Amino acid sequence: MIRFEHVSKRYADGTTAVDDLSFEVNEGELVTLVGPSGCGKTTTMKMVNRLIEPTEGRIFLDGDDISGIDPVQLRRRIGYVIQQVGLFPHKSVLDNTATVPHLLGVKRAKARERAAELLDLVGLDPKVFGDRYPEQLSGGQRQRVGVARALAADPPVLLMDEPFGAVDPVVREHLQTEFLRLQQTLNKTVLFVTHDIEEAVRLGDRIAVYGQGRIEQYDTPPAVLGAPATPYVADFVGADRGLKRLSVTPIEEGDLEQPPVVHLDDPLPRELDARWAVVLDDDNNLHGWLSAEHARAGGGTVRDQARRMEAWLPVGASLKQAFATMLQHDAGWIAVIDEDSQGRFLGVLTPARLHEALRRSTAADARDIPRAEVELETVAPLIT
Ligand SMILES: Nc1ncnc2c1ncn2[C@@H]1O[C@H](COP(=O)(O)OP(=O)(O)OP(=O)(O)O)[C@@H](O)[C@H]1O
Repeated sequence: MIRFEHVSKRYADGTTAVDDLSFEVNEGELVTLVGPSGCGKTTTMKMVNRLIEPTEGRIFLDGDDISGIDPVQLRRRIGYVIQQVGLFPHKSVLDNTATVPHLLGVKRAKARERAAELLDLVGLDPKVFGDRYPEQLSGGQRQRVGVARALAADPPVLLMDEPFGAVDPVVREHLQTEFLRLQQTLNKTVLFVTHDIEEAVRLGDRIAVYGQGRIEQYDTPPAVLGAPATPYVADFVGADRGLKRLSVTPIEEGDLEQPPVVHLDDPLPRELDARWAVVLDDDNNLHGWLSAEHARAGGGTVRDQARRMEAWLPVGASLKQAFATMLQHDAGWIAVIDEDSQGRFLGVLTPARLHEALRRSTAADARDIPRAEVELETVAPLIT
């Protein structure tokens, strides 16, 4: 969708802002550009909507060389969100959002109707906020209006330059979550500039890690965190990259252990093969668990002695969520279900399996193979 071919930008004073950049952003992909101040992220972005012209190389949008497209026409295809939102102070929130469609010839009433829908989409009730002026909004609310306005003309591409940079960390995380949710339905092609590696990892389908004017690594968040391409990237992503990886590594079915399973209406087994068993209902959905102790103590059916299971997650949730769930419920394992098939039980994740999943995914990313194909060297226990 967006393709850079050997693009450089040199200023008259000799500064090379961007140096021989080649990369591609696929349709519907959210790519974060991350790196320290002055490394060329903003320059890269502004070359896409021709606010800056490259000195060398070519940029393609949907196959068209953008140097041949009239900048005004080009910008209609590209939404632009910046940190200092740049709302018109004398226009209401609704009119700010409706500006671009109105300029593009949409009738005012229609444009305002669409603007109201968009405000709703970004979490601002148009009835409450529509008639306010920008100065009557909080920083986070202003950013939301900025996003709504950029979406107003329904452009296939969004450029976002530190859009959540000016708000406090709590609001920022909230805006990130909402934007991810929005992106799931909108599927825009997004270039997102940030200097915050946490934000880059959280939002990006892929991350471009910038050194001085160059991309040092362009890969998925788990790959960048698990196998930094250079010492510079390793340093930039931080010494806690193993922990960061937990949040971008999903639980896969192959990570799970299969414990003994009993059904609700089974007679209570006197002996279990383990200290506990998972209890399922007639549809093989998760109900709870049964301890060996309770099984021995009672008579009747499993139903009489089963405990409800609070510590569970859908497959695909992150290993970080799995770890948090274990800690929250003080549980030695969590159940994993398939939400797509009404909660069918798939297996359990233990701390040992979680560690193994993390090691396996790191090795898989480093070797570019599926996680299930990785043969792990066993970690010998310290105490046997
Ligand atoms: N008009 C200009 N003339 C000379 N140098 C410039 C000009 N505009 C930008 N630069 C330089 O180009 C380099 C890249 O700037 P750019 O704004 O792309 O960085 P950035 O990665 O977005 O930084 P930040 O995170 O601080 O916004 C910087 O060294 C900057 O000083």
